[in-house]
Amino acid sequence: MKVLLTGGGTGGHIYPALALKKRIEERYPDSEFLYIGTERGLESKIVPENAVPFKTIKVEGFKRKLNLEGILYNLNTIRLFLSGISQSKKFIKQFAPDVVIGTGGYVCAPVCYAAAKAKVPTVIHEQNSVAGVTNKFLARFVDKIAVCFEEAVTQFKGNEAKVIYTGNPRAQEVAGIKKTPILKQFDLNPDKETVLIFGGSRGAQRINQTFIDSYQKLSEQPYQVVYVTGEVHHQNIISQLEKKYGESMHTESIRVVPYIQKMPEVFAAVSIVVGRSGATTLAELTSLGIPSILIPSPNVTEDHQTKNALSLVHHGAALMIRESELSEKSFVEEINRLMKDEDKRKEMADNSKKLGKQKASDELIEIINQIT
Ligand SMILES: CC(=O)N[C@H]1[C@@H](OP(=O)(O)OP(=O)(O)OC[C@H]2O[C@@H](n3ccc(=O)[nH]c3=O)[C@H](O)[C@@H]2O)O[C@H](CO)[C@@H](O)[C@@H]1O
Repeated sequence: MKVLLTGGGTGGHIYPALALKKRIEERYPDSEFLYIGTERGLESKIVPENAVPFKTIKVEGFKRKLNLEGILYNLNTIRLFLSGISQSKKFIKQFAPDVVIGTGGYVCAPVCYAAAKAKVPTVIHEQNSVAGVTNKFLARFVDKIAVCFEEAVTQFKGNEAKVIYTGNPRAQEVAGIKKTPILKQFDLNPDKETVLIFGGSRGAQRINQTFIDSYQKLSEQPYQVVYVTGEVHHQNIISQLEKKYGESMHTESIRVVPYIQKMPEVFAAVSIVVGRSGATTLAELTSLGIPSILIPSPNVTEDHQTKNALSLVHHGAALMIRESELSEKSFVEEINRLMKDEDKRKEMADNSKKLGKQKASDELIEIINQIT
C-alpha cells in the first residue's frame, strides 16, 4: 500500500500520523510512505528523525484579525494555498498514493484538497473535541472523517455520514507501555514519586513563568520533578532560573529539559502529569491511565483545549486549573494536594484508563481498506 501522510505545525498533529504509519507497516510490511509538511513546522524535525521520506510545501494559516495587515497577510495565505495545491499535485502524481491521510494543521488543506480533486481516496483525522478550521474546510471534499471525541461527531454539518469515531492512533501505539527505569536518564531515582510538567509539544510561556516562580517551593517537596520547557524556550528559562536562584537552582530533585523524545515511556514512569490539554497528549494519558492536572491553553480555536480537558475532568480522570486562575500558589497547592493523596491518584488513574480508546489505528486501516 502507498500512503501519503500530511499534518503538522505541532506534535499533536504529527505523532498520530506516525503512529498510524507504524501500524500500517506492521500489518502491511511492503507499504511505502511519503509525508508532506512544511519547513517551519515541528514535522521538519520529527518526521526525518523517524526516517520517513519527507517533502515540504510552503503554506501559512489565516490571521483572524482583519486590519489592513491581516488582510494583506491573508491574501498571501490564499496565494500560498493555491501554489501549495500545485506543488501537492506534483508530489501526488510522482508518488501515486493509494490513499492520503491528513491529521490536521493548515498544511493538510492544499494536500488533501489536491488529493481529493485527483480522485485519490482521502481521510482526515480530527484529534480535538472541537473540529479545526482546516478539517471543517476539507470535510466536503474528502471521503472519510475520523474523530477522537464523541462531541466531534456532529460538527461536520452536511457531511455527518462521512464521520467515524476511531480515537487517536497514538493511543494504540502507546497502549501497553510499562513502567521502566527511564527516569535514570535524567539522573533521577526511578523508584521515587515524580511529577512531569510540560506545556504541549512547543512549550507554554505562561506555565514556564509559573514554574520559574514556583521553583523554590517545588524543590522543597518530597517528590521529584521533570520539567519540559519546549525546545525554543529552554535557554531562556535556564538563564532566568540562574538569575533568580543562583547556585541554589541546582537541586537533587528537579530536572529542566528542552524536549523529551520518549514521552510515552516517561508518562508511564511518573505519578502524575501536569500540563496543557492538547488532544494527542490526552489520548496518550488515557491510553496509559495516568492522572493529570490540566491547564488548557486559552489561545486555541474555540477554546478547544478547555473542552478537551473537561471531557476528562467530567469523568474524574483529571483536575483542571484555568489559566486565568494559574499562580505560583494554585500551581504548587494543586500538585501537592494530588501528590499527598494516593487513593485519589489511583481512582483518577482508573478513570483515565476507562476513557482510553486503544484500537484507533486498526479502525483507520479498516476505513482505508473500505475506500481503496
Ligand atoms: C497550541 C496548539 O495549537 N496546540 C494544539 C496542538 O498541541 P500540541 O502539539 O501541543 O499537541 P498535543 O498536546 O496534543 O500533543 C503533543 C505531542 O507531543 C509529544 N511531546 C510533547 C513534548 C515533548 O517534550 N515530547 C513529546 O514527545 C506528546 O507526547 C504528544 O504526542 O495540537 C493538538 C492536537 O491537535 C491540539 O489539541 C492543541 O490544542
